[in-house]
This record gives sequence, C-alpha cells and structure tokens, in this order.
Amino acid sequence: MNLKQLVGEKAAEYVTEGMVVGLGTGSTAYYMVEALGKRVKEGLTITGVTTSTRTKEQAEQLGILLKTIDEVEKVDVTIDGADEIDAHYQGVKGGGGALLFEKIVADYSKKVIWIVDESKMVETLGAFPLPVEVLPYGSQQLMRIFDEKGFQPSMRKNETDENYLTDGGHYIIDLHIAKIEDPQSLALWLDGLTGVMEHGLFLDRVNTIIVGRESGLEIIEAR
Ligand SMILES: O=C[C@H](O)[C@H](O)[C@H](O)COP(=O)(O)O
Repeated sequence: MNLKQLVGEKAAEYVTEGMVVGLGTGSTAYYMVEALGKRVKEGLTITGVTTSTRTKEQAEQLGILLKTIDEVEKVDVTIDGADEIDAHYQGVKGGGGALLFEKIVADYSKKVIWIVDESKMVETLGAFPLPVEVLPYGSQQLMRIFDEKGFQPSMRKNETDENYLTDGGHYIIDLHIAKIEDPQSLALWLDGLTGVMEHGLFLDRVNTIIVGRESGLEIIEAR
C-alpha cells in the first residue's frame, strides 16, 4: 500500500459519529476523504467542511454531507496534508494552493491532524518553496520586495501558463528560501505586508501528526 493511502486511512479512524470534520486538500488528504466516504456509505453520519473546490467535488461525489465554515459553530477535527514538517512540528502548507482556506478551517478546529509520508519530515523548513497567497493588485510590488530580500520569488502558473488563481481569487508567489531558520519572525514579517492574504507557514497549529514510514506508522502527539 502506498504511504499516503496508509496515513489517509489511519486518520479516518479518528472520526466518530456526529463529528464536524475539516477536510484537507491534496494527494494525501484525498485518501482520507475516500476512506471517510466509505464509512459514510456504511452508515456513519458526519458533516464535512471542505478546504478547496477540489475536495468539495470529491466529498460531494462520495455523498458526504457538507457545510461551509460559516454554517458550523466549530469543527471537531481537521485532517490535512503538509508539504514539510520540521523538528519542532512547524509546517509548510499550500503546495496545492489551498493554504488560505486550510488555515481558516484549522483556526476553528478543536483538533488538527496532519497526515504525511516520511519524505515530508525535515530538520529545518525551506527546501519546499514557501507559498504566499497575494492579492493580484500590487502583486508585482510584492515580487520586488521578496526579490530584494533574496527569497527568489516565482509567480505560480497554471497549465496554460497564466497566473495560478486560488479558490479565493488570489495569486500565489512561491519563495525559495532554502533554509527558514526562524519561521516565527518570517511569519510575522509576511503577516505585516499589505496585499499578502496568507502564507504557508502553519506554526503551532498541529496536534497530531501521522507519519507513514516504510517501517510502519508513527503517531506524534505534537501539542
Ligand atoms: O494546498 C495544499 C495543501 O496544503 C496540501 O496539504 C499540501 O500541499 C500537501 O499536499 P500533498 O498531500 O499532495 O503532498
């Protein structure tokens, strides 16, 4: 079995009857949504809150009852993938472009679970380009600011080489920083830039990490 499927199916076991479940985005979260869909067909009743159009379409096809984040009071548990997780369990997300909605849903969740294969576990963040979601208006000015900082920014493109558009109607600038020594300071700096809608640094946000290793599953209680 592939490791993404292994962790996706394991994470679905954390969901119990009646829960409101945040449904993440990406190739790992895909398997978790499939596993939940199977349990729903077998009689489990849950309410899903999706983090992207992609996941919404998948969940709808599986017959999972959905509500928006504004229609629920709280989310019991959110299960999502990650692009990198460091030794302090800080993460980078947004490789699939869903970071803004993912962070909003995570913020209103009682518990957050990340599901990853072992390749995502790193000592220091940065090898994976850091996604920054920006308003199109003024985005070239932000490109300049990032460039001056030495962050080697690249505007994310879609298959037809136009600027990639997020579900929120924004662009994504990927920063190539190589080693993010101080994620907290970087996050604060990005938070302070006008036109930055959100960034992919997810700090102090995960409770449980399920890592799929060739040697088996590792479950980390991060906080
Ligand atoms: O925007 C996408 C999300 O943050 C994903 O959770 C992240 O990119 C990991 O995706 P995958 O499981 O496909 O590696």
